[in-house]
Amino acid sequence: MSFEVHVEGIEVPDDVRSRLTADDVAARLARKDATLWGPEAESEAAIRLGWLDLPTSSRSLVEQLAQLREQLQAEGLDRVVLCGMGGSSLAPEVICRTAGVPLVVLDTTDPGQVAAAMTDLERTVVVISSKSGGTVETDSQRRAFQAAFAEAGLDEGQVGARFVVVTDPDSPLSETAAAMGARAVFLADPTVGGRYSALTAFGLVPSALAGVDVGALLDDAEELAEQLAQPDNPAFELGLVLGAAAAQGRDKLALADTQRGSGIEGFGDWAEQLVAESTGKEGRGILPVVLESATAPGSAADDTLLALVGTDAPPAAPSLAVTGPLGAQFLGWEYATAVAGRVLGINPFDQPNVTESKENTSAILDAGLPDEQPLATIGAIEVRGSGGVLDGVDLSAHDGVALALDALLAAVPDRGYLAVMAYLDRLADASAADLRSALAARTARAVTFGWGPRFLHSTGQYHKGGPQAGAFLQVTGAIGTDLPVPERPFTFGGLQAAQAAGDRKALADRGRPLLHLHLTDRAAGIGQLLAALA
Ligand SMILES: O=P(O)(O)OC[C@H]1O[C@](O)(CO)[C@@H](O)[C@@H]1O
Repeated sequence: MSFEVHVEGIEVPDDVRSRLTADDVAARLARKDATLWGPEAESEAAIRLGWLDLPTSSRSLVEQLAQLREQLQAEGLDRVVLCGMGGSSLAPEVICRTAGVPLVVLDTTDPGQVAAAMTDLERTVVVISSKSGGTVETDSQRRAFQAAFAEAGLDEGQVGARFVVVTDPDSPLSETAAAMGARAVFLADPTVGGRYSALTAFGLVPSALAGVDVGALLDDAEELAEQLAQPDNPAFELGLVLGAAAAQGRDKLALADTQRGSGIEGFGDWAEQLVAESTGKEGRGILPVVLESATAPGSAADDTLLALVGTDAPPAAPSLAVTGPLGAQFLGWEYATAVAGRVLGINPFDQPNVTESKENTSAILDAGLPDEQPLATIGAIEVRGSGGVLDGVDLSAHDGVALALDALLAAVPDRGYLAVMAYLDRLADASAADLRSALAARTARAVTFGWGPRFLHSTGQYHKGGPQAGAFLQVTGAIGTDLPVPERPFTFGGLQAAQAAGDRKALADRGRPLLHLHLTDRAAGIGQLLAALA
């Protein structure tokens, strides 16, 4: 089924449609006109529109990757680990999940999760993906794998041969790759930003090495690319609807996969980054809310537009349904996000507030963690700083955890949202994700869930740059065995804690309500939280 958008119950105002049509936005976007988002965005847009050409310009990778995969398989290297954050890992994750092909994605600093990825080394090849080449998470993971291969007895040349690197030309990582003798280095198109990079080497290299037919993804995208200059193309309609709905107050976009239709899996996590980082700025934006299913709590709130991927039947209005194969979905949503940016009057290609938490993290790594004493310890949960949320709450009551969560829910502003941010192991502590629906069932407001530090490269931009209407639940957890980051003055556990503290500071500096809960025993603490919400 081709890329189609079915809209139910959302009207694009005539003036918006006629303005964009009169301005010839569809054709100008298709021919990469960098002036579409205003003079301030022009210089960035001029170097960020290469994604429109990818269905053809990425073709040369297909054969090259097939050969590399064959070589790796012949050497018994059939387990692919991808280290990369945000746009450098979310696309391959959804590509491989959809194709049913195993790919280990490491986009965390959680010591337990990093250690768990460093198994089966005798058959492992590691893809290190970073556009900038300076992302601390990815750099730390690369160092850990290099050391682990060396410890397993591989010599320097053999260690290098276990790495495939994807980065921009001239990045620090391209130099590191040469120095370590990486088996292959793919220099990605520098005119494509991270979250628009699904069909560049960032999306294709790990996916192809894991065994996906990436040529088919490009074929599917190409079919849509041919329509993008026409004003009646479906991706243009999607962008108009997203932008117009947000401008009318439906500025939460609830995303759910459906097993009917295309069978695309995990698309919401990729789209979340695209939409949140692209639109959440200057006090405006669209907040993506990734749902467990089309009927999960939060799908029908009065400030929410429900979008289903993989069906042509939108459920109860207002909602939309988007059909089409994965390659076309990537291109269609990228194009739609750029159009929505035009409707909302923002630059969809920068991420001005992401650096803030990164800078706080480095400062904390240099100066040490702030000394924060728990306000109370209830079972396996330490209740820590709260920006005033807990004033007057009796934490010594037998249901102190429930009272604290109630107080946080009460602090969510009208038309605001609650963001759950879990700096935990998304495999071993997977049940923490159930907190989203449990909390959403208790409020009429949107509730999002993100694994830290991954969300810092996604909704993290919206939290800081979007409307200041969020309340925040940060969950951190005790570390079993910490892991050193080779040749760096910190451990993974220290980095993870500094990232959490850095983000707390960024939110506290904005006066946002934030409840920090630290789990002294992760499984018990998650169980206690879910029980408090039951
Ligand atoms: O590929 P890099 O440079 O490591 O960056 C990873 C991610 O971090 C961000 O730059 C900022 O959060 C994302 O846009 C990007 O996808």
